[in-house]
Amino acid sequence: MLSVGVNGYGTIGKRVADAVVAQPDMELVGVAKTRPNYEAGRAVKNGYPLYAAIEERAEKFDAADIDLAGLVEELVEEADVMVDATPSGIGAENKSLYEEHDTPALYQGGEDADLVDTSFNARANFADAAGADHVRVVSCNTTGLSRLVAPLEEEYGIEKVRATLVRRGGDPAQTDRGPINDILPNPRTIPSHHGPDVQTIFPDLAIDTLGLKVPATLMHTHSINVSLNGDATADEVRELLESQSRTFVIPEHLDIDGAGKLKEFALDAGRPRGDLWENCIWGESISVEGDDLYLFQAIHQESDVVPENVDAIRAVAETADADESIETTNDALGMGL
Ligand SMILES: NC(=O)C1=CN([C@@H]2O[C@H](COP(=O)(O)OP(=O)(O)OC[C@H]3O[C@@H](n4cnc5c(N)ncnc54)[C@H](O)[C@@H]3O)[C@@H](O)[C@H]2O)C=CC1
Ligand SMILES: O=C(OP(=O)(O)O)[C@H](O)COP(=O)(O)O
Repeated sequence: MLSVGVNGYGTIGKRVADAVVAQPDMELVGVAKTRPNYEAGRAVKNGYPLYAAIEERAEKFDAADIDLAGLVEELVEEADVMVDATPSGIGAENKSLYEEHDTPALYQGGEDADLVDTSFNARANFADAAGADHVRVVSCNTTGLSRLVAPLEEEYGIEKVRATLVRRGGDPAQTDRGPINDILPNPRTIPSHHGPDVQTIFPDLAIDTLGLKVPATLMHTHSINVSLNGDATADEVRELLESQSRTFVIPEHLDIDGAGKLKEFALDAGRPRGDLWENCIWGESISVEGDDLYLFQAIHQESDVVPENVDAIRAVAETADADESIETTNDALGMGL
């Protein structure tokens, strides 16, 4: 059994913790939090050993009657692999903590690529993380783009990707985010950071990305154009994407017109928290004009990186190859809609 600790128990951390618990070959040795909020209380109710991420704040947990198992240093010492899911920039501050205990660590997409030995997407470059000490699971948007690029590159070759990312302003619980009533080019500079980030996974890929932010919390939406090298029809591309385990081609008859119905669909399917771990690609949008492929996909920012973190744990621990790990993760989570 692989012993896994999670430092930073927010949107991503709590989902990764639950996903680790679901795996047949992993044990969650604990989670670390800075403060005794509703998520900390739930962790304890779930039976997850809770560690204080900041020693000076440990007494706040006592005051809130929330039992602590210890300090984060003890968690790092006990874990075979740590998953750092703290806010952007904090992961970099935590790197020395993991090094002191000689514990390999995964970081999230908010950290810089040069913090780590390799950036990671299970479908595209699992093997690059074998035995690495520091690995970054790329962001939700980069994960969504990488899952699309990998099969297209293998099947046809790609001349260029152009992607416009309509980004949710914040997650549902992020009450301090916006915009509330605006449509923001974000970043205003072009290309956005997403293209270079995809190149941390596909160094030779030609890709330009543009970003916007809108008053929505549910999901991101990507408008994609891929200029392919090989001949393709829309039906062939659709079949290819349907054959991938983490791209869900939304059948037309479901009559799903946006992120709201997608979330409802996930809740009806019994998905935890209404999570959609897969890229959700509108079937009727898949079109080919000459060498150009076009499509729309929705990306559930809170959850698409979760199976990727689980796979990255096995990659650094070298306990499975890509296919074995992806299959185990998918089966344990209940992937498939
Ligand atoms: N929310 C999203 O849509 C996605 C986020 N990411 C990335 O995942 C990382 C985490 O993001 P979220 O889960 O959204 O953030 P979050 O704010 O929901 O959760 C972070 C948690 O870490 C805690 N924390 C803060 N300082 C800490 C410290 N020093 N030690 C331990 N815990 C600490 C916070 O209290 C919070 O519970 C970031 O790098 C972000 O860019 C990646 C993909 C999607
Ligand atoms: O990494 C993300 O988005 P990004 O790839 O658009 O930077 C996550 O959705 C978090 O984005 P945020 O920085 O808007 O919280």
